Amino acid sequence: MKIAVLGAGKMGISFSRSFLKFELIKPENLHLITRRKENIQQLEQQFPGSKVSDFLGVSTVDADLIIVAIKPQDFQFVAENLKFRLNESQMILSIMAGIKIKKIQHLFNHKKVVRAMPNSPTLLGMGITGYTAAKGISFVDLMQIERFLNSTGRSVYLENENLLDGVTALSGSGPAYFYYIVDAMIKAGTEMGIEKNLAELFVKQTMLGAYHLMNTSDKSLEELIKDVASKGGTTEAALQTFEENRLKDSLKKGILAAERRSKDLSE
Ligand SMILES: NC(=O)C1=CN([C@@H]2O[C@H](COP(=O)(O)OP(=O)(O)OC[C@H]3O[C@@H](n4cnc5c(N)ncnc54)[C@H](O)[C@@H]3O)[C@@H](O)[C@H]2O)C=CC1
Ligand SMILES: O=C(O)[C@@H]1CCC=N1
Repeated sequence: MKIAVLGAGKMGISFSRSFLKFELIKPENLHLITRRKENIQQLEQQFPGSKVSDFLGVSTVDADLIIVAIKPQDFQFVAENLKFRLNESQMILSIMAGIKIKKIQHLFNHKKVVRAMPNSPTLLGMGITGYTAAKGISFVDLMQIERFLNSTGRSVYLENENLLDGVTALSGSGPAYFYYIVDAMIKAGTEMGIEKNLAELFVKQTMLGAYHLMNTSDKSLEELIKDVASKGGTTEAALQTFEENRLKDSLKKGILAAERRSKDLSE
């Protein structure tokens, strides 16, 4: 299997690293395509043995799978300025947020398209990816793609492409929501006079411990909250303030805004 990665940014690089780490491909079967010629040398050092080209200078791509890891906003330019030909048997795997399979097929004039939405923990092999495929893609082809996706974490096939907007809003963007909450907690810690590095330790270990408790417990989230919040105690005081400020509603609204943005990106 030969793979080309169009867009050697954060996600393109973490996918490439996973494939190499789990020996799903040999370095010589990886071809990275970057926007700028100036990046070629650095990428060649990062990926010894792999091929690196710049987008406007590449006239042939000898790959079974081409991963499109550019920003959705750059897609139109890329589709209109492709200097290499896609042959019928090549598979396109797009991880661009929002851009629908139909649009990718149309702009690339190519049928074999799989669309996936990973998230940033793919870098550690701890990501989760939702994916779906154009009609007519064989089960064998899909399983091969899933094998690659699984080297970056877990993956879930979705029959309905529209659900990918929700997956984007939930798990694609999700790590950022988590960091946002962690950041607010750390800032509260420093405001209460706890040194920043200590506040970070308290918060990160709390998140880690709470995550494992949630993941191993038979209790519902409501029950787990009740276990912490003593009647008339400190947690109750915090939760009451969150409720008064409609924090849960606000978080939900934000996630639905991300879903809407994903839907808009294809237009
Ligand atoms: N960052 C994240 O957590 C996630 C990102 N995604 C999707 O992955 C895609 C990439 O995102 P990131 O890696 O975060 O962005 P990034 O900005 O780090 O990477 C995009 C790369 O594409 C390159 N590029 C742009 N035009 C190009 C061209 N004509 N030829 C070759 N390369 C070109 C840019 O130079 C950049 O290196 C986006 O479509 C995004 O929606 C999906 C899930 C999670
Ligand atoms: O924010 C974005 O548009 C991309 C998609 C999911 C995570 N990052």
